[in-house]
Amino acid sequence: MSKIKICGLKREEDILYANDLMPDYIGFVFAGEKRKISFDQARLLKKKLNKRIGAIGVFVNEDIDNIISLANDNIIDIIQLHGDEDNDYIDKLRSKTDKKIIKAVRVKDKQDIINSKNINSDYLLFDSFTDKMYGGSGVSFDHNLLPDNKRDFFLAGGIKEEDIKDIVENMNPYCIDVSSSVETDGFKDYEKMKKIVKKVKMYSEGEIYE
Ligand SMILES: O=C(O)c1ccccc1N[C@@H]1O[C@H](COP(=O)(O)O)[C@@H](O)[C@H]1O
Repeated sequence: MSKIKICGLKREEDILYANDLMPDYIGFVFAGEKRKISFDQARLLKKKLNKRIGAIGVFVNEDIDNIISLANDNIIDIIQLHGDEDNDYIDKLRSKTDKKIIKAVRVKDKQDIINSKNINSDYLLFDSFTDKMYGGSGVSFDHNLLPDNKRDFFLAGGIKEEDIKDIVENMNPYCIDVSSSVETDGFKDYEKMKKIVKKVKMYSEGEIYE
């Protein structure tokens, strides 16, 4: 049974799409270029988001005080660290908020998976490694590298609708995280979002989709 997160919502219509489709989580990205939104934009968008959908704030090496301010104002419900944050950073964050913390592991090779066992976050998020950007690349990685005894984890990295069956049935992540594959010309695409949300829900509930 896997949940679904649609990341990188930046327009009011993206929020309307989410409210209609009801993914378990959406992501507000506060880093990079393509999907970065300001704290004020996130505040406005969160007000319009259905309260049953969790808002995950995605950060890269962000000032901790900014994260705490967004968390205290309930603009974000969960914190996703997608940069070079270490256990000291996570401990500092934890001392200031009760919000759950996800740490992204950008997987280059098996050693990254081995090292991830020591990360002190509530969840791990496995994503692909790319040189040029921290995340949201649309590139996948070798899922054979994933650990056998995994704690609850998010799986990201170029996940497409046609990958969902295999991921739900064979990898069973806590949550499937998608962004690039549900966009057209850099914007979220309602029909693509609909197909992937429906597919995750149906396979997670053990129903046949096709
Ligand atoms: O989406 C971004 O622009 C982004 C920027 C900086 C860090 C993380 C980012 N997104 C995360 O990347 C994956 C989704 O990737 P994909 O586009 O499906 O390959 C997800 O975890 C986002 O939160």
